Amino acid sequence: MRLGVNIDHVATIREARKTNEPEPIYAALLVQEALADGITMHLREDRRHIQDRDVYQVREIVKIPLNLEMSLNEEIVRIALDVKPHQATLVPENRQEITTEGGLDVVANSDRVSEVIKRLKGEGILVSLFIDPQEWQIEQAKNLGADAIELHTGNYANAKHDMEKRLELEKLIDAAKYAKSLGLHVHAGHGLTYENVKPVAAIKEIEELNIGHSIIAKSVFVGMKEAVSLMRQLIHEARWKLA
Ligand SMILES: CC(=O)[C@@H](O)[C@H](O)COP(=O)(O)O
Ligand SMILES: NCC(=O)COP(=O)(O)O
Repeated sequence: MRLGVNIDHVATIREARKTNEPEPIYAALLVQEALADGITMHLREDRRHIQDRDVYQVREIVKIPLNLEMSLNEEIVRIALDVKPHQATLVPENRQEITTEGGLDVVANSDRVSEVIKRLKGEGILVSLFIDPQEWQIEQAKNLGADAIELHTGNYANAKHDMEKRLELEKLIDAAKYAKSLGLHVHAGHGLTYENVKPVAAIKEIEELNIGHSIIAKSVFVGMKEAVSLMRQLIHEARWKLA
């Protein structure tokens, strides 16, 4: 299983003072040294954390794959076509949101999603769609030509009671199986932490986890390389049981 480390919230600290530290490029190099499999960055339309220059720097300097999270906004699409990340993950964006609140509705936005997928793939960029674990969204993702889906794990992560968490985990398990049966690559992310990651990492159809906020929070106390190593260890332990 691959671990993509989302470094958005390194930039959150920098943007709190609109200054020049901590720099995401430095975090990305430490993440690479810690043997993570990729870097994930979300270039939001409001630039609340990651800035355009951060994306260009990481794409140019870091060797491990860059997964650029992006909305369907034309300005952002054009930047993605210029940066040429290894992968683009299409996500919904609402200005007032604190963080991503749900999956992209690829059924309601089929025409625009199809157009953006064609343009990104035309530049050799792999395309993943960040969607809720719902069969009709998964089926449409396949129909639209996505290479992968990223299952939104927010409902699982935010579940307050064990029964609710179990139900949300079952949805993820079923969704991963269905997506795999359609030939999609299956990723997952949002709200995963050191406490809740293992049951999701144990879903064998899932190839990649994208985790950010929890790793950056841990890194404040133990350092970036240790925070990444601890998460990699938990994922390895969960997958080992599958072997
Ligand atoms: C799509 C997703 O779940 C996250 O990767 C996204 O980046 C969350 O947005 P913030 O990083 O701004 O919280
Ligand atoms: N797509 C999920 C991601 O990149 C990181 O989300 P989070 O761990 O910061 O919630």
